[in-house]
Amino acid sequence: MMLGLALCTLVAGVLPAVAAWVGQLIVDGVVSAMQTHREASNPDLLTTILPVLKLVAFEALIIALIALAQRGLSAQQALLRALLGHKVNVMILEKAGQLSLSQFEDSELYDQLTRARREASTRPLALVNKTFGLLQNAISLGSFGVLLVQFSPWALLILVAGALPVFLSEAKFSGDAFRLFRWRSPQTRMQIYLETVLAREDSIKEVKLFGLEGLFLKRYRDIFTRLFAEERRLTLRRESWGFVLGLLGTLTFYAAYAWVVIETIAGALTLGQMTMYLMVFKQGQAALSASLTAISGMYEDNLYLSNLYEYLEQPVEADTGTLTQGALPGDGLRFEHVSFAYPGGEDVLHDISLHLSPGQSLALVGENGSGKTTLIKLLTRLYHPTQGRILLDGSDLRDWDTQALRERTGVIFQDFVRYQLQVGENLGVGDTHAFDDEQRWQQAARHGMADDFIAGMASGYQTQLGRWFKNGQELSGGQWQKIALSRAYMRENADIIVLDEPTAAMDAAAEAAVFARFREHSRDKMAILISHRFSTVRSADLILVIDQGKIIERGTHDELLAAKGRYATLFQLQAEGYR
Ligand SMILES: Nc1ncnc2c1ncn2[C@@H]1O[C@H](COP(=O)(O)OP(=O)(O)OP(=O)(O)O)[C@@H](O)[C@H]1O
Repeated sequence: MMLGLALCTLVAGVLPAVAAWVGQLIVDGVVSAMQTHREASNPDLLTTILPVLKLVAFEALIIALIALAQRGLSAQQALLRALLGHKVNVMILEKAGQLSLSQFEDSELYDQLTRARREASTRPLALVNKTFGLLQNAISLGSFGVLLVQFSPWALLILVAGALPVFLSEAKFSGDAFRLFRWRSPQTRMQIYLETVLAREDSIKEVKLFGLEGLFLKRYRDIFTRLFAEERRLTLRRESWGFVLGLLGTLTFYAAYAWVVIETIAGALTLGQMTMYLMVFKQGQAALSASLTAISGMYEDNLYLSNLYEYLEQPVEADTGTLTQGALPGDGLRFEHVSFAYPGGEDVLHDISLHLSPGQSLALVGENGSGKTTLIKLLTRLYHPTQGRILLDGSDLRDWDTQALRERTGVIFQDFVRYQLQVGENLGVGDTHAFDDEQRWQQAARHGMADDFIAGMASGYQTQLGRWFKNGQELSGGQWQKIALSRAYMRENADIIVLDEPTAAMDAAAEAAVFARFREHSRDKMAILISHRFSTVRSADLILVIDQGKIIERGTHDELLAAKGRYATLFQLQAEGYR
């Protein structure tokens, strides 16, 4: 397609000058034919006008070819738009898949990502189009130049000098426009966020009940007003300078025009040459201003692309680990003096040490924000400890092959994802190897106690979930949690199972049943459970009480009750509530 574009560009660039040159031949041909016709004693109209008619036909052919080249250009541009937009979007998303969680949480990078995505389908193509547009105009200008130089090199120089100021101002303002785009991207992101909150089904319930529409819309409008003021200032400056400096170019153009007219009247140019030069001036002027717009636009596109490349070149964490088996198979999981701080933050975990063998279950108990989920994030290698190390089967987690590690862990976080996909696929995501395997879905759903309500749904495992797509069905909070739980059971080979608040939305009977199943399922595995409900925690082999990132108590339920510490107090408090 690039070659096709290049060919059409060449044709569309050269032919206008040829057409102008043929135009000159026609006018001069007509003038001389008129003279011959007048002077001949026995004029034969056909022989005198035939050469001129041939030229006219030739010019018609050229114009038809130009039209063909233009169509060819726009057809290829349209196809390229689709291909390139798709390609760039895929590149952006592929890169997003390689970024680490902490990079995602970096607002600067997130900004870059949003900026890149917003114009991914237009900017790269615009740059290609403008490059070819510029090339075409440059070829035209070059060929016009060849014709014009025969009149006077000065005329050429004057025309170019006249166009330069407007070009420089365009380049400057394009830079300003990009800086504005960059500066306002956090605000733009806030606007996008407000649009989402105000117009999406999962937030609209609360927005309505709290009456937030007015408040959020006001914030939305305020951001626009602030951004618009800047934009207006820039647009006005850009266009006024463009007008004033453009006038300079127009003046030089008309001066050259007058010059040609005077020379013709003086007899230095034929009528045909005058026609040609005027045409060349007119088209040259148009080509020149189109080139200038293209150049300044290209500058803007380029700045955009620099943002895209900055994003694409973000360093990704090298996957150094290769282990698929640990040094001490069967040793289980060990935390050795692990401390952790989120990037730029203070320590949220201090000196955590623990050991969990296959077949054991561990429960984490602690106040909100004490660091329980963070511990799971370290264990699943979404983050690395800032101090200490975590061992699986005697080998540091960092040395494990990512794939091998992921296959050994089945995790459900409290903020699990509610995919707007079919029920079965919502389970299938738990194990991509069995994404489409209905038998495995059914098995997992039985373990996660989701099979009953799925059986009652109109299309069973093929029922679309969520409200985004046609015939989508919404589930209750507890039903979603059962889906998430079943998803964890899809990982058949996982021997580390982590459930972070898995039953908070379930009714009491379901919860009891879920844990009976869970204990049975995880008999020879390592099970880690985070829960604020002591009824589910009490049966764990080891309970850790975490407070402000430190382990303050450890033991079994009975040991901890006997110790009469924090665990005992919290347990009594909860038990009181049920009496
Ligand atoms: N992505 C993050 N970046 C920075 N700080 C974070 C991040 N996630 C959590 N924190 C902080 O780390 C601390 C521990 O959070 P964590 O989510 O581990 O608590 P938790 O014990 O799981 O709480 P909960 O019982 O409410 O789920 C909190 O102070 C929280 O503010």
